[in-house]
Amino acid sequence: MTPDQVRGGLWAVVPAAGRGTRFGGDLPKQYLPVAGEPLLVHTLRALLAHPGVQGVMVVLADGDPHWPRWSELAGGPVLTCTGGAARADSVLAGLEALPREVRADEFVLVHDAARPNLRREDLQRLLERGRDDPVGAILAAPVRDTLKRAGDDGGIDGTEPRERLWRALTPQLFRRLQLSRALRAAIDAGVAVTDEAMAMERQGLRPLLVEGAEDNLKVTTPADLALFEFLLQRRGAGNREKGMENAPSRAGGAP
Ligand SMILES: Nc1ccn([C@@H]2O[C@H](COP(=O)(O)OP(=O)(O)OP(=O)(O)O)[C@@H](O)[C@H]2O)c(=O)n1
Ligand SMILES: C[C@](O)(CO)[C@H](O)COP(=O)(O)O
Repeated sequence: MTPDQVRGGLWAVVPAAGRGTRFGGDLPKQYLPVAGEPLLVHTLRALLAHPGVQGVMVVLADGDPHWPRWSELAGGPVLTCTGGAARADSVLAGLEALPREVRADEFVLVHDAARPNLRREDLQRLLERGRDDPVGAILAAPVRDTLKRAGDDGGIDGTEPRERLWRALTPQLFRRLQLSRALRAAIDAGVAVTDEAMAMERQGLRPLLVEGAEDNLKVTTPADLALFEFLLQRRGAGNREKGMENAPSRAGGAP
C-alpha cells in the first residue's frame, strides 16, 4: 500500500447547492469557469485525485440545470442529490443520500464545492490524523493577522485576542451517523451551524484541528476567483518546468 493510499476508500459529501449571492451574477459561483471548466469540476478532481476517496455525493440545488453538462468530467464515481435552504440542510441531505453500504460508523468527508484548491498532501494529512481521532478532524489554518471588532460607524471597537484562533477550512471528517444526528439536532434547535465541526461541538465534542495550507481558499467573491486562477496558472507553469507538460491539469496536485 503506497503512503498515499488510505485503507478503505471514504465517501465525500460536496455541498454545491448555494446561490453565490456574495459573488454576484446570475451563474452560481460553483459553475463559474476557470481554465475552461467549472469551479465544481476542479473541486471534484481535487478530491477524486486521492486514492483514499472512493466516491463523491454532490448536493445540488433543486432543479440545477447546469450539472448534467459537466457530470462526466469529475474524474471518478459521483452521485447527486438535492440540497436545502442552508448549507447544513444540504450536508445532511448528502449524508442521508449516501449509498447504503456506507456504514453508520464510517468516516465521511465534507468539502465545500467552493474550495477548489485542496492540496493532496493536506487531504492525506487529514485522513491519517482524523481517522485516528475518536471524534474526527477538520483542516484549519491558524490566524496570523491581528483581528479587529468593528463598530457600527466603521471605527475599531477593539482588538480580539488571536492566541489559539484558527480559521476552519474543509474537508471536515466525521462519522456518518454521528454527524447526521448532530446536524439534525442543530437544525431542530434553530441554530445556524456554519460548519460541521460546530454541530459536533454543540454535542460537547472536540474535533481535532489539522493544519492545512492557507491557499485552500473558499471562493466567495470575484477576488477569490482571480486568486484561484492565478494559483492554477502557477501550478501549470510549475508542472511545465518539471517536464510534466502532459500531467493532467488537475487541482489538488502538488503546488
Ligand atoms: N443552501 C446551501 C448553501 C450553500 N451550500 C454550499 O456550501 C458551500 C459554502 O457555502 P458558501 O460559500 O456560502 O456558498 P453560497 O451559499 O453559494 O454563497 P453565498 O452565501 O454568497 O450565497 C458552497 O459550496 C455552497 O454551494 C449548499 O450546498 N447549500
Ligand atoms: C464550512 C466553511 O467553509 C468553513 O470555513 C465555512 O463555514 C462556510 O461558510 P459559508 O458562509 O457557507 O461559505
